[in-house]
Amino acid sequence: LNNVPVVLTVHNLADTIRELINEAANEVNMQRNMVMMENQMKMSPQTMRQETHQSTPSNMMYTFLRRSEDMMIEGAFGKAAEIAITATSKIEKRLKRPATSTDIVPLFHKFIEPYCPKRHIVCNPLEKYRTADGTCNNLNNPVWGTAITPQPRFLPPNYGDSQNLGHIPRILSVTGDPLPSPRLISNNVHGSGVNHPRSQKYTVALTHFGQFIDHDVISTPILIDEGLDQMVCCNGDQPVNRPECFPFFTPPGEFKHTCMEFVRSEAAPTTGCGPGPRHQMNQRTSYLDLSQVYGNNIKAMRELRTLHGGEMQEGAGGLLPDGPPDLDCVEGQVCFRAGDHRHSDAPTLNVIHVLFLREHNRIARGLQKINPHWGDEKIYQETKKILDGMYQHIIYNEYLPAILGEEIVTKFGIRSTARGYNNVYDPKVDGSTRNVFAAAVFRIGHTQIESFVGFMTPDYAHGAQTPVVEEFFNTRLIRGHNSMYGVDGIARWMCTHFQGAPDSFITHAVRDRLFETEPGNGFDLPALNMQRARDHGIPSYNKWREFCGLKPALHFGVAPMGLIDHDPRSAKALQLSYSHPNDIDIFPGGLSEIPMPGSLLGPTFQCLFSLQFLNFKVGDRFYYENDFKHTGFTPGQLNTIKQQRLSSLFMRNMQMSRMQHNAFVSPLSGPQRHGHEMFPPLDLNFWREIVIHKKK
Ligand code: HEM
Ligand SMILES: [Ca+2]
Repeated sequence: LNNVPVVLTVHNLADTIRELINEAANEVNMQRNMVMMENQMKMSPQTMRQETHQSTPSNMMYTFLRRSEDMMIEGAFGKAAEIAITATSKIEKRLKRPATSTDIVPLFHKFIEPYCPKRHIVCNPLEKYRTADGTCNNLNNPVWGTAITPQPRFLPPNYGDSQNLGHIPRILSVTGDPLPSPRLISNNVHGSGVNHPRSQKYTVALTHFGQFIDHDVISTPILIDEGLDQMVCCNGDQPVNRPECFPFFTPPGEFKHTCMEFVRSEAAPTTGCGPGPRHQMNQRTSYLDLSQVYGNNIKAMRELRTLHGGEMQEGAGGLLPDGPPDLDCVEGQVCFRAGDHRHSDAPTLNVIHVLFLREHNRIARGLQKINPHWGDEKIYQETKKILDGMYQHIIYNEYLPAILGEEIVTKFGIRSTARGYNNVYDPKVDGSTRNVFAAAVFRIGHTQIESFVGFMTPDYAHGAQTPVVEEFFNTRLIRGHNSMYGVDGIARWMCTHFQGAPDSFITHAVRDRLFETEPGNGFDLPALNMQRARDHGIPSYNKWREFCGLKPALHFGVAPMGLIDHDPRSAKALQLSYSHPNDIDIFPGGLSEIPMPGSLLGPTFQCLFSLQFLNFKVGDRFYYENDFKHTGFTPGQLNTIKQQRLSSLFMRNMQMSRMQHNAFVSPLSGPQRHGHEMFPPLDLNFWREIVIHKKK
C-alpha cells in the first residue's frame, strides 16, 4: 500500500509541487550558507591563499579538475541542479511516482524557474562561423554541445541511493555488499610493476594528440568547498564524511595514507532545470572546434587574441602566452594560458598546443598577405575555420584509424572521403560528449602514457629523457631546461619514441605516483577513473556490453557465456577483484578486453568510441566535409585541407627538417623520414578574394 501513487486534484498538485520545490531551494540554500559560514570562521584569507598555491598532489588535482569558466555562472548552475534533484526526491517521496511523469514536468519547470539560471540565446541561421561557446550549432536545439551543460547519457544512471537520484554514488555490489576498493582492482588489473611495456608501432604523439582532443570535448569540474574553493576529503587515514566527498581506502603500506582523496563532480541541471537524477557538467564545447586552443566563451576567446591581423597571442619563443603565476602550473613558475586550463598537465601535451597556436598565426599571416583588405575579425574567423577543418581531418583520417583500426573506420563511415564533399550532418543527432565516454571510454589514453619525457637533436640523435612524474604541470622543459628540451626537441622525440603499450597495464608513473611531490603521496589514476564512473552512476561493464549488442559475462571464465573477450590473465584479475560479473566497472572491464584485429581497443570500447566520434561528426553542423553554402568550404579549399596531415603541421611549425608521413607511426618501426618537399603546403590561394574596384 505504501507505493500506491497519491492522487491529487490539478490545483493540489500544483500547490504541492510549488511547496516542495521551495522547500528544496531553502534546504540547499541553508546548507550552502552554513558551510560558507563555517569555512569563513575556520580560515583567514591569507591562510587560504597560501594553502592553495603550494604544489601538493591535491592542489595539482584541483588545478586539473577546477571550475575553469566563470566561477559564479558554474556555481549558479550547480546549485540549480542540486535544487532540482532535491525537489525530485521530495516529489517522488510524497507522490510515490516518478517526477518525470507528464503531468508533473510542466509544473516542475514553472515553479523551479526562479531558481534556474537563464540562457539568452538568439541564433542567426545565416552566421558563417561557429560561436565561441557552441550555442546555435544545432539551430533546433541551440544548447546542444554548449559549454556548461550536462553530459547526456547513452544509458540511464545506476546510483547507490534508493531513489537512484545520485545523492549516493554507485557503491553496492549486486550481492548487496560494498563494491571493492578501486585501488584493489587497479592492483589486480592495471599493475605491471615498475616497467610498463612499450608499443612497437605508435608514438608518444598519438597519446597526447588524444589527450589534446579530450581537452577539446570534455572538462568535468568537481564540487568546491563554499568560500574555500578546495575541498578536503581525507584527514590523514580518515575519510571525511560529507556529501561532496567520495574518498576510498588503499591497502596499508602502498601510500603514505590509506585514504585517497576524491571529490565528487559538480552537478548540472538539464535545460530549464527539469526533474530527474544527478548529471555532471561539461565545461567545454563538445564539438571538435579546438576550444582547447581558442576558449569556450567569447570573453576567453578575445583574451587569447592579439586583435590585430587575426592573430593569437604568442609568448616568447613562439610558446603559449604567459598566464597568471601559480594558477595552472607548479609553484614558482610562470604558467601558460590557453583555451583549456590543463595545457601543462604534461610537456608533451603542451607541445601540441604550441603546434596549433603556431599554425594559426602562420595561416593568419598568409591570409593577411593574400587578402590585405580583410580586417582582424575576418582573418581570425577564416583562420580558425581552416584550422578546425584540418584538425577534424587529422582526427578522422589519422587518429581514429590508429585507435579503432582501418577496418572499422571504413566499415562504419568514420573515415573522411579522400576528396570532395561528404554531407553527413543530421540535425536530429546530439553531438554532445556522453558521460560514459568522458568518465571511462576516452580514458583509454591512460594506458598509452609513457614513463618519460625526452628530446632529440635536429638530426634525431637522442638528447636526454626525464621521468614524467617530475614534469606534471611543470613548464620548465617547454621553456628549455639547462639549454635542453624545448618544444622543438620534445616534438622530434614524441614523433619518434614509442608510447606505452595499449594493454591493460598502466605505467607506475600515473598508477602509483600521479602528481606525487614526495614518496607515497601520489594518486592512482586508473583507480580515480573507476571511482569517477561510480560517482557519475555509470552502469557496469555488462550493461555496456548489452548496449553494444554484445553478450554479457555470466561467469568469470573465458569460455562461452563468460568473459569471452578477455584472455585468461585478465579474466583471473577481474575474478580476483569482484564477487559477481555484474559488478565489473566499465574502465577495467573494457580496457582489459583483447584488442580487435588492427585496433587498440576491444569490442566494447570500440563500439562506444566509434559511436561517440560518429556523433561528433554527424551532430556538428560545421563539420568540415559538409557541403553547406554559408558555412562550408569551396571544393578547392576542401581538397587542399584534405591533403594535410599532422606531420605537415609539425614540419611547418617546429624545427624539423625530416619526418615520417604519419606522425603516429614511429620511424623506428619502419616508415622513412622525408624532407619538406614531400609535404604538400596548404594552398591559401583558394582563399584569395578578388576585389573589383569600380572606376568612378
Ligand atoms: C600524462 C598524461 C595524463 C595525465 C597526467 C592525466 C591525468 C588525468 C586526471 C588527473 C584525470 C582526472 C581523474 C578524475 O576523474 O579524478 C584525467 C581525466 C581524463 N583523462 Fe587523462 N591524463 C593524461 C593523459 C590522458 C590521455 C592521453 C587521454 C586520452 C587519450 C586522457 C583522457 C582523459 C579523459 C577523457 C578524462 C576525463 C576528463 C573529464 O571528464 O574532465 N588522459 N586524466
Ligand atoms: Ca570543443
